[in-house]
Amino acid sequence: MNDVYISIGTNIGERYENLQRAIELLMEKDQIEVMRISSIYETAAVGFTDQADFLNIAVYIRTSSSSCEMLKICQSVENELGRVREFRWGPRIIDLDILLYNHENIETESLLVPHPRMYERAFVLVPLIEITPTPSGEQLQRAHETLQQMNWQEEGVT
Ligand SMILES: Nc1nc2nc(S)n(CCO)c2c(=O)[nH]1
Repeated sequence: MNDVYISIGTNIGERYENLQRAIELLMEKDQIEVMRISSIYETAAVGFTDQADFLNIAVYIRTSSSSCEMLKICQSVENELGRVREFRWGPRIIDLDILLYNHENIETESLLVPHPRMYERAFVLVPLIEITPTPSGEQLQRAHETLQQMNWQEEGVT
């Protein structure tokens, strides 16, 4: 079995329902067991800031799927919820990003794991740390430095 951490975000439509539906679709997969789900955090958009606030969570799953199969599953969930990719940093009904796959480093044309921007994004780190059993000292230090740089004020909605 593989330990996989996924970041899920949404800033279009019925955001809470989008998150719930995405988790339901993951749970429906025989090869996936959803182990932990973080609190829901409402955060201002980063990157392209002229868009609605996001709701973000992190999810820990155990799966027999390969990383490539997990990518396809995440894309199928996005398609099922009607994701339309208008432009790269734009608004989205749902977005699933694989953050971690075991302790592996994966670099293919379609998949980079650990997610290349995860340590720069408080909206990823805070939910992830909430559900990570025992983050290493280095992970905590890097996350702490990121949050300090961003003057992170938790606006989480639990
Ligand atoms: N707060 C926040 N800002 C974001 N900017 C982008 S792009 N995204 C989409 C994920 O890359 C987000 C997000 O999920 N949350």
